[in-house]
Amino acid sequence: MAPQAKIGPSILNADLANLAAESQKLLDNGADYLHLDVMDGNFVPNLTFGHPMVKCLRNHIKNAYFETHMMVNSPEQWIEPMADAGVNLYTFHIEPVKDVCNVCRLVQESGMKVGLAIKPATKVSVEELARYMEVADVVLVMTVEPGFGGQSFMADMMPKVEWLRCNYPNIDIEVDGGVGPKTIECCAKSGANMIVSGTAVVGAPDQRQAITQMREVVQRYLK
Ligand SMILES: O=C(CO)[C@H](O)[C@H](O)COP(=O)(O)O
Ligand SMILES: [Fe+2]
Repeated sequence: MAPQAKIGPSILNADLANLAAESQKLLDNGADYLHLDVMDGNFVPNLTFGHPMVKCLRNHIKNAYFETHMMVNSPEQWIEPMADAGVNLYTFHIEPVKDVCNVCRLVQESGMKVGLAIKPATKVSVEELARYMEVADVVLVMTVEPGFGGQSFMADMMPKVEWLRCNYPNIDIEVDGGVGPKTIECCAKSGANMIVSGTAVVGAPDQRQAITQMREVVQRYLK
């Protein structure tokens, strides 16, 4: 199937004490999925939350599509708990992983889709990433160094997106970090179709307008 434009707000910089309400508001304003940033204080120099919180959120929000962005050193460790918490798409960084195909298999056997992420300073080239394209459902090209929301978008990551889109016209390509109404055109033009946007959407005076505008730009380039 041809890739669809999807906007997935990151709740990283939302009011985490009111996560269910913040998430529901984003969905009511047109979000296609929720992007949940899981950090272990090890792969990245920050800590967020784990599967207990995702499970609580799932109890409040039954139908939304949940992606967990696993910024962790041992993604294999959290597969079962995240599947049990109701996660739909389990996206992990391949940098610390020895056997990427095996982790993909475990994720898919647990009933989740699998996404493969690379950070800007990665040693993994997109050509290397291509080895896993047979098994991956989504590829995430980070456009900031992972760890914190609210950083500036790195336009110099776009050649990776362009290369992937050119070689894999039907794969889901996600971008994450510093993406918002001001940087969406660059992502869309390069071929990204799954757009993570945190600060720019959560803090927008009109969330619906920000989400709709970004989806329209992506749709325009997908045609
Ligand atoms: O993975 C992330 C950080 O590591 C976040 O998803 C990302 O930073 C989204 O937030 P923003 O749009 O504010 O950059
Ligand atoms: Fe993220």
